[in-house]
Amino acid sequence: MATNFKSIPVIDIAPLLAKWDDPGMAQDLAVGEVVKQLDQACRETGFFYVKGHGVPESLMEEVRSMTHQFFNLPYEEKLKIKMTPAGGYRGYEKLKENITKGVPDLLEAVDFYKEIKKGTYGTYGEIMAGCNQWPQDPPNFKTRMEVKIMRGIALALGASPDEFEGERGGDAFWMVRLNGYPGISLVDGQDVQENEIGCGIHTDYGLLSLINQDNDITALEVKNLSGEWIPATPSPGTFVCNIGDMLKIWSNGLYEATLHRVINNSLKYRVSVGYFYEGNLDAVVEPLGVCVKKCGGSRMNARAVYGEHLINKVKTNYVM
Ligand SMILES: N=C(N)NCCCC[C@H](N)C(=O)O
Ligand SMILES: O=C(O)CCC(=O)C(=O)O
Ligand SMILES: [Fe+2]
Repeated sequence: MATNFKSIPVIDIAPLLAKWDDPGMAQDLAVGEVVKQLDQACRETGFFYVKGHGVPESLMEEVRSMTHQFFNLPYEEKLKIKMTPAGGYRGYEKLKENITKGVPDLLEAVDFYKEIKKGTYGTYGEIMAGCNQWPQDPPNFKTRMEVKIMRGIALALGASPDEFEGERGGDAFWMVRLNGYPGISLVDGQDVQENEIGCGIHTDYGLLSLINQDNDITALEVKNLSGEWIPATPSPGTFVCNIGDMLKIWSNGLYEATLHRVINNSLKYRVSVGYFYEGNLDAVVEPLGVCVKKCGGSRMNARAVYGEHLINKVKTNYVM
């Protein structure tokens, strides 16, 4: 249950990374301390910063800078990797092409998902199948991003109990999204309203999201229980981590998928790169027995198949 948090906690996960494949990890005191902090953050805030994740700030910075370079290209160049439903919703979407609760978002983005073939994962596979469209420019895009994907997933797995492997998340339908938010005065040469929304209020869809954001602009905001917007001020070298809808269900509501939004009120263009660690496309998501027990036997009334949830979202998210 989200609380009236006023700030977002920082968690140093280094002990967890050092011991993640050690059979004795559950007995390790330092790991226990990290797990306690994660549990508290997931319950109270649904958002936290992670440091000690092993990804050098220089690599995080390089990924952001390549993202700036890509969005800085002429529109025609970006259209070469245009997203289409037929291509499995992968590729470039222009400003205001993505919709949140009926309102177009003031952002452009490039979406990548785990690559799957038609004929796998039944009907979900029909809709989400496809190959990612990697930009030609800047060069090395694919290798740079893949390093990040792998590390992001390893990190998220390290932070999750092994219940989320195998048929739940062992074959995760991960997603990577590059987000670009024009600063005020940058949209179509016209002034943008101060409070125009970069990305509308939403929760993320899956297990765990990791956001690598520009260091110089505060734009991501997180809603607490009494409705205040708490800024996720950039903290260099950290990822902002948050819980998605599926983890809320699996945890029987113990962990919160916290509402958030993005408003770029600065003059500068802002980018963020999101690594979304999701469930398997065909994962059936229901409260875990152990979490129901923790809630004194009361079970939240929710059930989902991750692929269905995702497809409902993508089908209503685009004007195309
Ligand atoms: N893949 C993820 N999680 N992206 C989150 C984007 C949320 C905004 C989207 N228009 C929506 O309304 O869901
Ligand atoms: O740009 C950000 O900081 C967050 C973007 C976001 O919430 C998302 O892509 O789901
Ligand atoms: Fe989000």
